[in-house]
Amino acid sequence: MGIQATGCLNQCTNESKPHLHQEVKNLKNSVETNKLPCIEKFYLTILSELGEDAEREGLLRTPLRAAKAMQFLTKGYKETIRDVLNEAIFDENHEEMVIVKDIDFFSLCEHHLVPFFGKAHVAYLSNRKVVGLSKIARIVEIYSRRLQVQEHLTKQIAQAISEALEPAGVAVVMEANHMCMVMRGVQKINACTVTSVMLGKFQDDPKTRSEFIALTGKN
Ligand SMILES: Nc1nc2c(ncn2[C@@H]2O[C@H](COP(=O)(O)OP(=O)(O)OP(=O)(O)O)[C@@H](O)[C@H]2O)c(=O)[nH]1
Ligand SMILES: [Zn+2]
Repeated sequence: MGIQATGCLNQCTNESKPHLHQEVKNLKNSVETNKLPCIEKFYLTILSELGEDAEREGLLRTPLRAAKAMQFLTKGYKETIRDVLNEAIFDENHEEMVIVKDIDFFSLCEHHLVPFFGKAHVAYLSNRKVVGLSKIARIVEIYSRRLQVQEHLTKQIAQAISEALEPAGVAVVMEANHMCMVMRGVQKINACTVTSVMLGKFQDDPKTRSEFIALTGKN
């Protein structure tokens, strides 16, 4: 039932009917609320299986809090690029590089469900279409608020911008610390992972790539 409802919601994006948008939003919220007790129940089981007394005062509301937190940390599944870019793309006589750097992001590693976080640097070479700057950060947010590996996250952001703006090129560099490598496993506190995706002129033209690297201050 939940799966059917979500499928239907994703298709329902008719912009000429704002009331429909509101109904879709309400429905999305109710789908999310309905799943909360189920996630809460699983967290209760986890606490018990860890040997905790789930009835003790400090833990009484923990399963519910944890369920809400997990829903927030994965809220990107319920958001689409279309929702975010809604009317924020405009024609501008600008065919230069636009860079938004040092965008903080927080994600969850899909292998261990623990956080990885850092900064994203995003650039595109405008081909007359430009986008509201905050929307670049919102695109980063949509994909990072899911279970991810850093390489895939970087690629998804680059592809989304490429499809939405049809620019002459897109560059995305992400640097992150993975808590699964810090708090457990190999326990390397200072290891930083850098991933990059270069599309169009950023890939084909070394001068463009160098300009991007110089402007972000990352060597
Ligand atoms: N490529 C890539 N690997 C990741 C990312 N996040 C976590 N990993 C790695 O996923 C791998 C999972 O390896 P496994 O051997 O299946 O799991 P594990 O036994 O917990 O591995 P260790 O972390 O080495 O203890 C580890 O090497 C992690 O460092 C990511 O974003 N990208
Ligand atoms: Zn991990």
